[in-house]
Amino acid sequence: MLCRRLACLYFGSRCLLSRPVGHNVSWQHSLKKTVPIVTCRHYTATESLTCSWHLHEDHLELHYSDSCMRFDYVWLRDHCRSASCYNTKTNQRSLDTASVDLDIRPKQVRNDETTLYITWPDDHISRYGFAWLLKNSFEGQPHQTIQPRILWNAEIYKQAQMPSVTFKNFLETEDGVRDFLKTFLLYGLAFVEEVPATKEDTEIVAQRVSLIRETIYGRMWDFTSDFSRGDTAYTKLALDRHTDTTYFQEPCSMQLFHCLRHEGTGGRTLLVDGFYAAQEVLHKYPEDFELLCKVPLRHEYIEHVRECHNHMVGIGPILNVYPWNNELYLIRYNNYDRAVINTVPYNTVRRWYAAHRALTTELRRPENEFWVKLKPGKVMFVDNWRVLHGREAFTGYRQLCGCYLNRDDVLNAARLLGLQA
Ligand SMILES: C[N+](C)(C)CCCC[C@H](N)C(=O)O
Ligand SMILES: O=C(O)CCC(=O)C(=O)O
Ligand SMILES: [Fe+2]
Repeated sequence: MLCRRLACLYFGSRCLLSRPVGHNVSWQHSLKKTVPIVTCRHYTATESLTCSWHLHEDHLELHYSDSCMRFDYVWLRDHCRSASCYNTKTNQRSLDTASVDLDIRPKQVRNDETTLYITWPDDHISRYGFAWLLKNSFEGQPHQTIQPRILWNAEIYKQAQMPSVTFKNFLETEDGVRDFLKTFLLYGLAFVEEVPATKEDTEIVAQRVSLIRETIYGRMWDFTSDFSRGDTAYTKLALDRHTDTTYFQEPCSMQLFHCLRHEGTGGRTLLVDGFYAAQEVLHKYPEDFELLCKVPLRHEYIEHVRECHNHMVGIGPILNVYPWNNELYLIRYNNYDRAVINTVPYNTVRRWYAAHRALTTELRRPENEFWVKLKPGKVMFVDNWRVLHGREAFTGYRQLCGCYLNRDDVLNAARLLGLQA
């Protein structure tokens, strides 16, 4: 998985936040005093669930279910689930965290088979189930990855033979939409087939998994090569691989395309897994990868065509990783829309161009390209935070419709169907 590699290869020992595998001591505490002040061992009914805890200067150490967990006292007070601190109807905190003494220490601690009880200096009592603590501790997190993915080149993608779902199954069955979302989350690409070739039916497909994200292009858009908007997408020209809306502060993350008509030649769609390419850069040139993560760039959309007047600006690095586990979550790559570089001093500019070249080389390898001809009936969902798209030049009349989707709402739908997202 990419993130694991990121953690080890990219930052290596330089990254304070990379977690050692199978560790007992987390980085926060390795620097602090860890002299036990109170220790207790408790045998629960089942031998295997022996629990023991030690009170240290500033944290509680808990051994439970083969795990060693460390909880900061402020964290424990802040996560009290008593009725006055937490509203279980709304799943919201009521406690004012700013009112917690940052040097707080328990007055008394005890436990029974299932629960740890802490009495605080003001006699407030907090109860924490051991299972809850295990599930919510830093050490007990089962997945280092937020989003499990299968990175692909053309061969991997074709070998996987991911099935498309039909319009009927997608709309009428929960399995249909779940299987679809599973594929989409793993590959950043998924198809629905047998969709009636209308904008209205395409909208129904979109709304099955998300709320539509309205942008300067409208809600549901539909376009041909009439240059009705000031962008090359509205011509017959070829478009090299890119992600869309790089000039938004938060680029659109999911994109849906449906080719409603094409009478002519060419116009095939090109797809490339940007995370696969980024991973190749990470392995071959880790410093280039790091630079692509660090250097912020401006992207811009300036339009004055007929009544459409827009000037959008987005600033951010090409590669974006979560700071706590170095997992890649967003690639912003569009050489057409990249604006003047004025966010980088001269002595970094050349290194950045070299890093950009390394990534471009990977993105352009023919073996990484997956080509598909979009036809009426076939709706394509692309994760625009990960998979780049492009198109071949074409002749004749070609009409596409589609929309952008809110990422949060797609992921929400996936979680409600039991998927990890
Ligand atoms: C998809 N739709 C035709 C509505 C918009 C196309 C946007 C094109 C722009 N250069 C970009 O890459 O963001
Ligand atoms: O015409 C196409 O197939 C895609 C054009 C494009 O890149 C876009 O609309 O975002
Ligand atoms: Fe595009």
